[in-house]
Amino acid sequence: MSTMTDTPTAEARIEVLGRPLERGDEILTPEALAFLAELHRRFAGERHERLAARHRRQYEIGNGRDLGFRDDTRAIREDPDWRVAGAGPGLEDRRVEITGPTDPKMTINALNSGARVWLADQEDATSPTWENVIGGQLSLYDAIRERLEYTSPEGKHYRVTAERTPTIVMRPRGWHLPELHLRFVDARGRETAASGSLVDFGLYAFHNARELVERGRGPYFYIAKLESSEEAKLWDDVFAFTEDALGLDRGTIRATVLIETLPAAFEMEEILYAMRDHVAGLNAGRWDYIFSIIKTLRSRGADYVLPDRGQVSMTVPFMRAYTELLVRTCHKRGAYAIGGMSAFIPNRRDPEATERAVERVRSDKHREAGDGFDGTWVAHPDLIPTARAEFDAVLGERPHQLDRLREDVHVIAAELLELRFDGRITSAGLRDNVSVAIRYIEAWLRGLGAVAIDGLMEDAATAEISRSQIWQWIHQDRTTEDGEPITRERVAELVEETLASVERTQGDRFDEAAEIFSEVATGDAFPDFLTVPAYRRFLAEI
Ligand SMILES: CC(=O)SCCNC(=O)CCNC(=O)[C@H](O)C(C)(C)COP(=O)(O)OP(=O)(O)OC[C@H]1O[C@@H](n2cnc3c(N)ncnc32)[C@H](O)[C@@H]1OP(=O)(O)O
Ligand SMILES: O=CC(=O)O
Ligand SMILES: [Mg+2]
Repeated sequence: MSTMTDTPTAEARIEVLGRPLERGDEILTPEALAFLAELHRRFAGERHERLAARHRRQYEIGNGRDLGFRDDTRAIREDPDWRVAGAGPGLEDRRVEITGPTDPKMTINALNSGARVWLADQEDATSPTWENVIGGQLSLYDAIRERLEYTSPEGKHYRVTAERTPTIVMRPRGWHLPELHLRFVDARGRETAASGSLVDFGLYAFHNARELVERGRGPYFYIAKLESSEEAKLWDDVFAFTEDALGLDRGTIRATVLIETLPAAFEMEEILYAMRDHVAGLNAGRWDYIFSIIKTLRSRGADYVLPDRGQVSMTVPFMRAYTELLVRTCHKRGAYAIGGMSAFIPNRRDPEATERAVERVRSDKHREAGDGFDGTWVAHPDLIPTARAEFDAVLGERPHQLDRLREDVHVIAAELLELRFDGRITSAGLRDNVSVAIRYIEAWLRGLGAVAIDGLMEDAATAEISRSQIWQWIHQDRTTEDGEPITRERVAELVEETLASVERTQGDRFDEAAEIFSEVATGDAFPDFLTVPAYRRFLAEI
């Protein structure tokens, strides 16, 4: 039934609520905002439907439904004939990809790093402050036009000097995050928060897609935290609309999809199919995958409780089944299989720690290259030679190993879901989870989305593992192997211990971090993502 408020009053639009930022008007131009409004008009409704579908599925899983390969899409899996678009220009050789946030210094360092690809991250490695969202777009805008320069507070000047810079693959936020500094108003005057995904993607594509094509590369994206092939189809529709709207040939946009949720592991082939005209490959996003396992199966009883985070390695059977299936699925369809991130990072001030980190990374990359991956991620420039050497040893001059079909791999659903292995929950693991999560959230609230903590790279995905383990251990009445019951009260003591052990400085955010941590790790309900309440409460000031 039509009412007054249903009556179209104006064109749909995006309103800017965030404060004006230096050079922000170069990104938030009237034309770019109109493009974002059109993206929201066409796709925001389907985004909400997809997020609701996630909740429906989680409700069913919580009530005992088992995940499995889908019956209704069997024909896609059994059709031997279809292939994906594959590499676009500049993506042919992806043996080493460096990842990192998009502030000017990291952008320049990544472009000078010698990696083949730079994952320009507005997602796990970026805290979505308004400054980071718009500042990241500005860094990319300038970098693509070869005019990005930066002087640090210490006076060190940065500019891109590499002869061959990595191909940029930008990673927008996942479907779950709103962008509260922008508001979508539809033609009937109804207001909703903008989508972080559509904002990050839309601004980058609008400003840079044609420029990138003219420079011989293209608008390339990593797509994060997908949970189904329907979500992949939504992205594919966004790509096709964008190509038409910006006058690009169909198929110019290329996506590499992270398989980093448990539900998506059962739909790898369907995801490739849904995006077949745009997809270049899949990536094994191990940290979010572990988080998703805990999240998805958190209430399913003792057999689904993981031990200490540090013991869930890539060689435990269910992680191995996931990566083997990923390589097999990709190569069957002509898609690149890209490996993940070892979290061990070097320390230029500590050669022994560096040596240990390099050894861990070496063995991780050795396994990936041997398994058939076509490339991999590193967190730090000093790890590039190690990763490159492992892939060079297997690939030689070839840009990939798509011909390694891995027909020896046969993964059944039970192998992805069998979580039992010889691991333990320890008091040290419990304490580390509390300490790392609080220290990470504190940095995130100050605008840092990736930090080094105790020799490991921590970002949104690794912090999610720490807090969701604690939630699960409390709710499943676990006791550490040394006899310590894991209760809310014990975790509250560890929060206090952490706050007493960190160096407090004027303006730090530890109190807010402890507050968010306690809510997302010890509350009755399990928030789907810690970043959602943290963002709404602390980063969305207008
Ligand atoms: C689960 C996932 O999604 S993984 C992907 C998301 N996570 C990431 O991308 C994390 C990427 N890595 C990083 O952000 C960083 O390496 C950190 C935060 C872990 C450590 O950074 P730092 O503490 O600055 O390390 P460190 O002091 O050793 O850095 C040495 C130099 O290398 C640079 N550097 C370090 N990592 C990177 C990187 N990933 N990209 C570009 N430059 C980098 C630093 O800027 C620094 O440069 P400078 O000498 O000009 O100051
Ligand atoms: O995004 C990568 C992951 O491991 O999570
Ligand atoms: Mg991730």
